[in-house]
Amino acid sequence: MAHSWGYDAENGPDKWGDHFPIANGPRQSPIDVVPSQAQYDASLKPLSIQYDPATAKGILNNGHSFQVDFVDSDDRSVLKGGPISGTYRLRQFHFHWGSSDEHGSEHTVQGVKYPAELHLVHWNSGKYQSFGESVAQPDGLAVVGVFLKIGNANPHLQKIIDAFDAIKEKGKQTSFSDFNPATLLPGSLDFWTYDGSLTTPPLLESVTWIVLKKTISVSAEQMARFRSLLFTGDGEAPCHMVDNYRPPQPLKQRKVRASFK
Ligand SMILES: NS(=O)(=O)c1ccc(C(=O)N2CCc3cc(O)c(O)cc3[C@H]2c2ccccc2)cc1
Ligand SMILES: [Zn+2]
Repeated sequence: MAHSWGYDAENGPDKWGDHFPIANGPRQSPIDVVPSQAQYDASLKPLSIQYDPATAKGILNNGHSFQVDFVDSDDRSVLKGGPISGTYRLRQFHFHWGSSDEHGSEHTVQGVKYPAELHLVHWNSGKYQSFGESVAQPDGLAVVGVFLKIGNANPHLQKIIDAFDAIKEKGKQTSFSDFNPATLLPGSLDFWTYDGSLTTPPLLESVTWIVLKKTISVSAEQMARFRSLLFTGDGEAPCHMVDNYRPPQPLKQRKVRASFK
C-alpha cells in the first residue's frame, strides 16, 4: 500500500482520518480493556492454536513494523475455538513498540501500557479464498494480541532479533524458517475478545480481537534491539522505528467478553 501514513505528527494516527474516514467508525481498534467491565462468557470455547514451524517463510521491514510471513496456502498453521467459528489461517505476525519501556502497546489494560504488543494475524480460510478477500469482511480476520513485559530475556524472541541486522531498513527482507510462533505465547490462553479493526490504515473493521490476559517477557536489552530498526529506507535520513502504535479508540456500542472469571 503506497500510502505516506506513519506515526509522526504530520502523518500519524490523528491524521489517518483524512484519507481513511473509517478511522472514526463504530468498531475501531485498539481499545482500553477494562477487566471489571468485561463480561465472562461461558460459551466461549478454549483457544486452539496449532502452528507448523515449517510454514515460516520470511521476515520483512515494511516501514511500519517488521513482520514474519507464513505460507498460508493450506491449513497447517491455524487458529480455532475462542470466539471464532471455523478455521483461521496464520498469515503473519508483527509487533508494535515504544521509544521507552513505559509505553508501546496498542491495547491497554485499565490504562496500563506495556512496552510492546505482538499481533498474530489470521484470516478466515473456512469462508473466504484469500487474505485479500477476508480483509474486507466483518468476520474476515482474527488477531491474537500478546503483551510484552520487561523481565528476563526471551530466548524465542532472540531468534527474531538475530535477524534484525538483515532487515534494518524499510523494504529489506530475508528468509526466516523453522520457527513456531506458539513459543511466543504465555502459559495461559485466557483472553478478552471484542469486534474491532486493523490498527493501521486501511483500518478495516474486519478483525475479531483476541487479547491475551497473560504477558510474555522481554528484556530491556532486547527492546533496545527493536528500537535499532529504521522506519526509513536506504539513502533516507535514518529514523528509528519506535512508537509505531495507535492509541486506544472509543469503545462506542461494544462489549468486551472474557473467557475467564
Ligand atoms: N495491527 S493489525 O491490525 O494487527 C494489522 C493486521 C494486518 C495487517 C496486514 O497484514 N496488512 C498487510 C500489509 C500491510 C502493509 C501496509 O503498508 C499497510 O498500510 C497495511 C497492511 C495490512 C493490510 C491489511 C488489509 C488490507 C491491506 C493492508 C496490518 C496490521
Ligand atoms: Zn498490529
